[in-house]
Parts: sequence; C-alpha cells; structure tokens
Amino acid sequence: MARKFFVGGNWKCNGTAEEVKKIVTILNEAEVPSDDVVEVVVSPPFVFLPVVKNLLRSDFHVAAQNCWVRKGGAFTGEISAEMLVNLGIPWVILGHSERRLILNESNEFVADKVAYALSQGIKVIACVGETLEQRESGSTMAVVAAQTKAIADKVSNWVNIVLAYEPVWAIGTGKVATPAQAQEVHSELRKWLHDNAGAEIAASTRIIYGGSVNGANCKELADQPDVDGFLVGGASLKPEFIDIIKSATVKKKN
Ligand SMILES: O=C[C@H](O)COP(=O)(O)O
Repeated sequence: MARKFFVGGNWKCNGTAEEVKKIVTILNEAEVPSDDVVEVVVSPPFVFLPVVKNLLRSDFHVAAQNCWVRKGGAFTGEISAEMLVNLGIPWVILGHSERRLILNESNEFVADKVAYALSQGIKVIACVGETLEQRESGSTMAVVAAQTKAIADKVSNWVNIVLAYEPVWAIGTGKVATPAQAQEVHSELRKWLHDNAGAEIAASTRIIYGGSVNGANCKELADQPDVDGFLVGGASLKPEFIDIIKSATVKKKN
C-alpha cells in the first residue's frame, strides 16, 4: 500500500494572533504539490486552533498539540478529545518528547492518550525518540521500541496513526540526524511493526522524521525509503516550510 507523504508543522508554544495569521497567509498563497501527493497538517497552540482552522486553505489540515487522556471533566487546564471533535480538529500530536521529558508523560500515559483520541475519531501523530544519552549508550532501538510497544499494546488499528521518530538530540538543536541515521531507525521501527503488529500495518503506517528539518536538508532525508515525511518545529514557522512540503516530490519520483 502506498504511503502518502506527510508533512506536519508543530508550532509549539509560539506566536501571537497576528503572527499566526501571517503564517497562514504564506501557507495559503503557496504553490505546493496536490493533496494526492502530500498531506499537510499544521499544529498551532490550542488558543489559535479555531482561527487557523477557519482561515487555512482546505487542502491543509490542523492538529492540536496534546489532549487529555480520557473524557473531559474536572481536569483544570486540560483540553479534551471531545472538545477537539466539537471544533472539527481532525488531528492531535501525542507523546512529543517535550511532554514526555518536561511534563513526565510516561509511555503508558501517552499510549492511553493515543487510544482515547483514536476512540473519539481523532487521528494521531504519535512521537517516539531517544535522548543523546540513550543513543550514546546504544539503546536507541530499545527506547523507541518500548515507546511504540506501549501504543501497540493498546491499539490494534493503526490506520489513523502516523508515527513520528524524533531523536531528542536533534530537536531544536540544528543537529539533524543524517539520512542514514534516520533511515536506520525508521527501517527498524517498520520491522518492529512487522514483527509485532503485522505486515500490513508495517507496510502502510507512515513513519515520519522530526528534528532540525529545514529547507536545505529535507530532500536528502525524504529520499530515504522508510522516511514518509516530516514533523517540523522551528522551520514550520518560516517560509521554508513550503520547501519542506515540496520535498514530497522527491519521494514521488522513486
Ligand atoms: O515536533 C517537532 C520537533 O520537535 C522538531 O522540532 P525542530 O524542527 O525545531 O527541531
């Protein structure tokens, strides 16, 4: 099954109402490959989701950056999956390393969130990735496999999941993984899915790369057979995000 190239823009905790509108204008005016070739999803902070959803071109979609682990209620400060559904937000990013590491979200908690969001009909960009210390100690695959296993233990249907491999040492550091490093982990993750979730899930699940992707390095990364797109942080706030979207055509040629 062909895996459609996927480019996500994670705006993280950035932007004013004015800046957000400017970014949307740039996106709306950009000439990019059609949505048959690339799926584009941008993820503004919660407070800007409605305005971005309303102003954004119809071939691009929006994602929340998080949601609560189960049905809403007395959970001050949280946003429920039901609220996202109510606003027509189709995607959510879950398990980003900034939430795992700064807010202590465990593998199990992330997996519960993934399962709950999916149960409400929201598609999930599920993030996994190792720290520098873990990479240097040779435990990269053990770490990402454990993060993926926690999800696989709770979810059997992967149709609405995009798996984002984001090495923590590459996020916001300018130290992008080499194409070979990204390909190595992506292909091992696909093998893990094959052996533990089934051949069909392994063949059809998109595994995207995140960590210092920019307009200059995206094509070489996109050329790797198991890199099915990107989750972009800093560069998704800049016009070069358009070049990253266009790197989908590298894949199309293969
Ligand atoms: O979700 C996106 C990743 O954290 C990558 O961020 P970055 O492109 O700024 O390194």
